[in-house]
Amino acid sequence: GASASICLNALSLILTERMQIMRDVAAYKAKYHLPVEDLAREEKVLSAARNTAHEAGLEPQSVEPFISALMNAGKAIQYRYLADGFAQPDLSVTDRCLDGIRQRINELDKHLLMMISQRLRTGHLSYSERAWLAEKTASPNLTEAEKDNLLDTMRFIQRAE
Ligand SMILES: C=C(O[C@@H]1C=C(C(=O)O)C=C[C@H]1O)C(=O)O
Repeated sequence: GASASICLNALSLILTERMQIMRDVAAYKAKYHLPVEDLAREEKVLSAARNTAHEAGLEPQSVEPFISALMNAGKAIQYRYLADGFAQPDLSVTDRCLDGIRQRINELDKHLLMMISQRLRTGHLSYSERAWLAEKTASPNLTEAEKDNLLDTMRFIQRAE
């Protein structure tokens, strides 16, 4: 129905923004000589996701593979930016501080899980919806394999009974 496709569209926009914002994260880390991987931050992202899942009526454990996939893709995207020296003129360079970027990531993750919960009220994602999401969701430096992994783990998410 209409509301399902609105959710799906929002989902793809939020996913796309989360992947695209990795350019800003990578630029910040390059400037201040910080490592891409920050395990303390990843722990916070995971625990915030479990809390949001609980509030949104999702099975908290079922969101973990999806959140891990998001972070693995996020790190891979950053490594590629660092490796190519930000050569692609795909987005304007921003000079946001990491705290501000991470606040936006927190919001995106919350909205993602709320949209997924909303969408799952009317049943599981169909194969054609998955294909639609794969086609719509795009970011520089995101590989097809990473996108597949994101969508596969998204389909693993379950509503709480
Ligand atoms: C995005 C960041 O880089 C990495 C990816 C993360 C993510 O996708 O949420 C979290 C921590 C880092 O390992 C970050 O440091 O905030």
